[in-house]
Amino acid sequence: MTRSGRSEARGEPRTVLAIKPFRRFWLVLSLSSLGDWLSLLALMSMAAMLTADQAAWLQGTAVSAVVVVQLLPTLVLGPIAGALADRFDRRLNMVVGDILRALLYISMPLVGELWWLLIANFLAQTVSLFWAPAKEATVPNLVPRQRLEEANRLFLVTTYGSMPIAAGLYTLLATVGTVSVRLFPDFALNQNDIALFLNGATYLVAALVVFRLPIPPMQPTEGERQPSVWRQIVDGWRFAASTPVVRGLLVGMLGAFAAGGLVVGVARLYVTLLQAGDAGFGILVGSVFTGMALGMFVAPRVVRDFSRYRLFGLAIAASGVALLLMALIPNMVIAAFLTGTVGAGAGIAWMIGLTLLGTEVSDEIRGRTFAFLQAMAKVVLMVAVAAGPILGGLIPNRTQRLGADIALTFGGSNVVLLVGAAIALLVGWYSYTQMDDRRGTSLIADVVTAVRGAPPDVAAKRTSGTLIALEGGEGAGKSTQARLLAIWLREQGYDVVATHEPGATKVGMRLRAILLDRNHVGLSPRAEALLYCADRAEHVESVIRPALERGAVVVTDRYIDSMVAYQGAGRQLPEDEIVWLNRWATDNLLPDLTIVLDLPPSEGSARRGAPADRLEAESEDFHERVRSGFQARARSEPDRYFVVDASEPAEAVSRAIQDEVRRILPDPVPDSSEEATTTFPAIKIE
Ligand SMILES: Nc1ncnc2c1ncn2[C@@H]1O[C@H](COP(=O)(O)OP(=O)(O)OP(=O)(O)O)[C@@H](O)[C@H]1O
Ligand SMILES: Cc1cn([C@H]2C[C@H](O)[C@@H](COP(=O)(O)O)O2)c(=O)[nH]c1=O
Repeated sequence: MTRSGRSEARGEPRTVLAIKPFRRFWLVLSLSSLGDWLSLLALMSMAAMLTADQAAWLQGTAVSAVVVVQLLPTLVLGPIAGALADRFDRRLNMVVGDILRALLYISMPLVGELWWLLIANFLAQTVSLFWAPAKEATVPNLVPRQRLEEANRLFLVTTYGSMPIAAGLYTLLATVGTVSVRLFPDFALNQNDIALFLNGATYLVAALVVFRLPIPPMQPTEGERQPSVWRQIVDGWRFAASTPVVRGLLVGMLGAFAAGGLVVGVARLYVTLLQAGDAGFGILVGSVFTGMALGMFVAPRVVRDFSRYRLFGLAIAASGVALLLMALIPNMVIAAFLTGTVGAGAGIAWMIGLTLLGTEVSDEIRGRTFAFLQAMAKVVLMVAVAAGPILGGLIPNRTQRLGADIALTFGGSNVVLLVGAAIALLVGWYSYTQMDDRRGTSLIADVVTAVRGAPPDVAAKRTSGTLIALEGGEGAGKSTQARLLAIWLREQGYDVVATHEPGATKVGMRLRAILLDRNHVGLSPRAEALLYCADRAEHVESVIRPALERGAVVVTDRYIDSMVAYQGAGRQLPEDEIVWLNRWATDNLLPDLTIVLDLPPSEGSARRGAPADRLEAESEDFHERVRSGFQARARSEPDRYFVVDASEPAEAVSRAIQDEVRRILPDPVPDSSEEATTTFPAIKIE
């Protein structure tokens, strides 16, 4: 299906990477990201090595200190860095910043002392802080506005995606280093030195490339003053945590950071306990980030319809279970698998958390909420990463013999992992209970439905047309908006079929009469659900599917979601059973877009002009549950739903709907016809 909204403007590149200056900028910055991760691993390892003959707690403190100085400049200097950076020429700022960082990283192995390692790392991070705003401000100069999101996404992918590559590279360097010690004791390679030299080299390349980029000169500005990190935290919590869902999200995400921070911090001590050395350290860190990437990008496809609200808490709790097992089973192979699980849980939670925060938090406080999350994440991460190794180092190792051949060593790192597990399990449970959008439906039933997916013998049949459903409570304006939408679509040249439920077919009209007749008191909820389903099955078979098959846009006033809201939330029948029943009845036909007209029930009933029918006459509580049911559906799949405030005047509602519908519409003139019409007939001039 050709989506008109996504067609490319003439002369615009197909992807942002086709823009040469941007491609070069992105490439060198991605290389530097790889170098940064590599040197973080090298620095943590060097700190452990340089303190190898000290007490365990001192060794742990040295490793913590590396991570603390990595984060400290952001906390202390963050608010002023952006404002100051804006006063300098961007190109100069970046080139000088890259050269300084190159020199600092190269100097670390040359000096080879812990004190310099920490000072140089702190200075390098401070330089990064002034460099970053210049980089952010440069990207819009290199790509057109409409490609900015794609460009930022690319940077995000390589910033975090380069971590597993760096971990793999570090493992390789460590292996080569170990082999070289055995083969050429006099010329042995040191993986940490190589990693730091490599990072220095990537910065020198970046300086060279940036110097030659077409970056327009800076207009000096006053620079916007940012509030301090602490102000952002206080304001953000006050505004954001007013609803249980947002509270659950924030506590869950920050708890996951705390647990993750403890693990990263203690990883170096843990591998020492397992006698797995630097290569083992690289493998553990690599598998956390590989798991994270899989969790972020693969898991949502696998779990399909499973409630994202439930999945969020469960993913954090799953990480907790993996940490618990890691603490109890000190085995490198199992630990690599378990750290992957920890990463996957964190990745799923992070991805869902960010998406849900985007939809749950209203526009005017979204910025503050994200700022709060970012600021808090840094504080929590710093405290956790620093506390992990110190705590781990303070608790001495104990070896327990389990028979003649087996000895189990349990040390401080195991205790830290247990603490991480407890935090993850607690916040996972808290988030699950705060955010559960499917109370009354058992978790097992939900899992079974997600695994089973569509009814077993029903293959998803998608047709070429477009199906748009209008949903909402009584008097929300569905019929009015369905009519206005159909008129507008016809004006745009679409073949439109406007229809409704229940009662769009001959049989359906009889069913509607039965269903809405107030004399039918005491109709059982299951019978009611089956009657609505029968109406829908007939409607799909004889009206909707034939229209879609000929390529029409079908606008239906009510569809499956009415049943989930009325018979599910309203009558309190299990939602998963209703979804399953509807998939069977409709042969798995889901709308391309569902528009939910949201209105308080009291306002909807005030608009009624005729006596209430059987369902309209239900209690206010019933209609409140119906409204929440629609809202929860929309929240669970923001991509397929559009919620509009139906208390606005009808014209404003209609305009909002048109804007959203435009996004998913097929091209009114199919590609094949376009080709035919652009081939002008040759005109023969006599
Ligand atoms: N945005 C609006 N603001 C005020 N009144 C509206 C608005 N939209 C529709 N109305 C009026 O509210 C009444 C109900 O509208 P409509 O029939 O479109 O709602 P509905 O959701 O289809 O109702 P029902 O659930 O009963 O089918 C009508 O009188 C209509 O003119
Ligand atoms: C499709 C569908 C509808 N209902 C309810 C919702 C309304 O109260 C009536 C239909 O009346 P309208 O004036 O046409 O909106 O039926 C339901 O309970 N379940 C359903 O699946």
